[in-house]
Amino acid sequence: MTRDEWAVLRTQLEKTLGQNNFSTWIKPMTLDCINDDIATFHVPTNFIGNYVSQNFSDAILHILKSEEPSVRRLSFSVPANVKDRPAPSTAAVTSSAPATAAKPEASSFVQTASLDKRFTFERFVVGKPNELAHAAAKRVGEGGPVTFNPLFLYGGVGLGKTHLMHAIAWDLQTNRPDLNVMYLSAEQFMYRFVQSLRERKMMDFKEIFRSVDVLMVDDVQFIAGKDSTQEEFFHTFNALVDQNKQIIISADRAPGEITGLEERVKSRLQCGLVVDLHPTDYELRLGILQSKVEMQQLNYPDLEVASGVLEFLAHRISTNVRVLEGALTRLFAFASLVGREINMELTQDCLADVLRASERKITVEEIQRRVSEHYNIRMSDMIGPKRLRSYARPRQVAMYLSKHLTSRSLPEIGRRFGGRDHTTVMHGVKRIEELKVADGQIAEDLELLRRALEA
Ligand SMILES: Nc1ncnc2c1ncn2[C@@H]1O[C@H](COP(=O)(O)OP(=O)(O)OP(=O)(O)O)[C@@H](O)[C@H]1O
Repeated sequence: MTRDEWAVLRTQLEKTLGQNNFSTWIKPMTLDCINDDIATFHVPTNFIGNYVSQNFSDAILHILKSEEPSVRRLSFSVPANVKDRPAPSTAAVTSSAPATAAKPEASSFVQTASLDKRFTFERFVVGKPNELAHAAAKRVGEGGPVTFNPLFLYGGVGLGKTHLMHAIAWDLQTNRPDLNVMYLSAEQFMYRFVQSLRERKMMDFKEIFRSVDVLMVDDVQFIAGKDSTQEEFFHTFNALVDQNKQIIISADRAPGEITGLEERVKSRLQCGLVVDLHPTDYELRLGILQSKVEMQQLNYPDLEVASGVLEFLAHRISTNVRVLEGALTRLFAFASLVGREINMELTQDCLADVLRASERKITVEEIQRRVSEHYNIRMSDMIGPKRLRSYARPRQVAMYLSKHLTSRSLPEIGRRFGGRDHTTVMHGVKRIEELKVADGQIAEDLELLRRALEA
């Protein structure tokens, strides 16, 4: 069939579908080719292809078959030279509908090209620091009624935010193949927004983002300080929430702590469930290492890990799981190359730089916990407003240790002590410096606490 013949045929669709539908959806498509039983159309955007595939496949097939009885399936693709292709790392969706159209599996619009196959719930090791985030993510992955919107996941570098987001998308694909799920980073969101502005395709942009059922935006802190992107994000967010569509967001900090984010955006982000991925503890690191060893052994079935090595790594390597994973990969590759077993000696040789670099970093929270335990007060009193000497002194000790054992600035320390001003921290630190000289008990406490924290 030639394109001209298609042009004649499609006028029949105008009658069937009505003028509005025809000019919005059918007119922008061109017939590319018919091969075997598949008719391929070029469409200007993935959104149009998806919409046509979901809504008009039957009508198009019916008309095509009158001239080409062999056609049983339709395929829609955005040609490579079309300018409004999505950002490079996002999926370009070619949505194909079989003759029996309306099957959800065939017409769902799940952007998965940038999803990592390894990032599933099965491969996510759960421990105390991440159990809440995991449970919330699992719930959203079931695809039931929207209960918390947005789900906001935050935590430090390499603690599994992206892993959980991808895992949700994979589960949704299985549990709810009828849903349009879009996963992208905040950077990609901005890229697509700017591109649409430049090419005057904002209508397409809005249509695409407002037609998804589940929107997942990773690393949202990226749009801080980028005013017009934030503005568009805010509108997209509101439009989706109004339609009761699920939104999942990740960031490296809690919404309230992201500077450069407008207040209205912050408050929107806080109105669902905000969950924190805490730094990993020893048990979780060990669990993750054990699970990653099993993965490595698929590639290196002959390599065993001597006892004590994983415990050593879990103890010595920082909370960032990415570093932990990298260390293990290196260990297996090294052992296989030199034909040695993975024991303590090989570990020390092979990972000397990693071990040096990840000398344990002490956090303000850890200091607060230790000091509270030492003086037998509650964490809430350590951080809270009470000025009683029995709380104020331990608080000052914790401030002093935070100043000396972490690289946090005074304002940062103040924020972690219930939002206190940096001058209060400065005063606390000075007071303890004085007492350290004058009061033997304080000097002894400080020494004990320092040793416990550095252990
Ligand atoms: N609990 C876990 N179980 C198994 N693997 C994990 C876990 N947490 C993190 N990882 C792994 O650690 C690596 C880093 O995780 P991920 O990319 O999800 O971190 P992130 O929090 O998104 O980091 P960033 O802040 O850099 O974006 C990934 O390979 C991921 O699979």
